[in-house]
Amino acid sequence: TTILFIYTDAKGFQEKEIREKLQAFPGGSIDLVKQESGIAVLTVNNPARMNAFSGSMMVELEERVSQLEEWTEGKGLIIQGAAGTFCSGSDLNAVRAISNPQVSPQYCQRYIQSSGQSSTQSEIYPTLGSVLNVVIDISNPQVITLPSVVGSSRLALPLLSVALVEGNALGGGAELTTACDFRLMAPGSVIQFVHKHMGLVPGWGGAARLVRIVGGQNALKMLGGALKIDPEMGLQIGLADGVLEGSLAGSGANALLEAEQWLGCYTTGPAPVIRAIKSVVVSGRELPLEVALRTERDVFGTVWGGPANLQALATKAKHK
Ligand SMILES: C[C@@H](C(=O)O)C(=O)SCCNC(=O)CCNC(=O)[C@H](O)C(C)(C)COP(=O)(O)OP(=O)(O)OC[C@H]1O[C@@H](n2cnc3c(N)ncnc32)[C@H](O)[C@@H]1OP(=O)(O)O
Repeated sequence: TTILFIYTDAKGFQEKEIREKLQAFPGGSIDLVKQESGIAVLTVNNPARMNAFSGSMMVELEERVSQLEEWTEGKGLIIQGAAGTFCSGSDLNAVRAISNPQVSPQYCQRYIQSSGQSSTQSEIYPTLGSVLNVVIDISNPQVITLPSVVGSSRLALPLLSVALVEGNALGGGAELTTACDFRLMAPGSVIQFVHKHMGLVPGWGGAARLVRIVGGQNALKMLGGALKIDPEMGLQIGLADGVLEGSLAGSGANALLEAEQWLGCYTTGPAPVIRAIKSVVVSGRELPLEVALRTERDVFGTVWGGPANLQALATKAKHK
């Protein structure tokens, strides 16, 4: 939460104030189950609205991510949507209420009151936009605390994360998939940045992350054409890291089981080692080389001579 304060101060918000504003748009939940296997499952749960993000869900997302940060035995994270579909982005009811006070004076009234000032309509939308931005950014499921060299800046969770995409991932939902390390797509699923059709561009970091995943050319096509990316196209451009078997997909439990098996290939092993792997790769990707090299040396120091290392040396492991 220290970081939250630094970040929000820069934006002129206080944590409490943000929470209150977001709580004025209730509905749905973000559910977290931490499993013995070291893989946690985070469910975006608002099926009546195709798992759209209400304000209170944003607050919950931040809370769940904080819980994951404290989970030292954790190795992996699966983000899924409830009831066989991923997430349809912002809750359009809330967005409409803010954009047009006539639709729901109640929403806006509460919003204006909680912001402690009377705002004109044109001031309200960008303000809420920044609120959503702040919450999503600090709730980025790749938030990690890197070693001392880079202070306590949060870059990513030390977990290997996968977005399990069934049904639709639209708008902000498509952005959420890019905040994971990997994307698995079920047969018939679609990832679509519909922002252009909404008169928008991504604002939750989805464009910057998309460019890193599929490259600038593909990102331009996806955003410019608001393209519907199916599993085949997803694999082709590197957006999807795998496609679920048809036979198993369709039933939520089986899709989740398949995703757990897929992720298990990468999370098998001791937690400190898996977490260190995530750290060195994220710092290598996101930090200037000099800082990344220092970070790598520090992370190396956390596993060198550690239990897993000593055990491997003692058993004279052969990698045949
Ligand atoms: C740009 C970004 C941002 O703000 O930064 C955003 O995320 S903007 C949001 C981008 N997302 C969207 O534009 C999604 C628009 N929705 C759709 O295209 C469609 O609903 C699909 C998601 C493809 C599902 O179609 P399908 O025919 O299967 O079901 P449906 O349309 O009857 O949807 C079931 C119920 O979920 C609601 N619903 C769906 N998406 C919603 C959303 N984002 N916010 C609020 N409610 C939503 C529908 O209004 C409907 O409610 P009722 O049963 O009460 O009628």
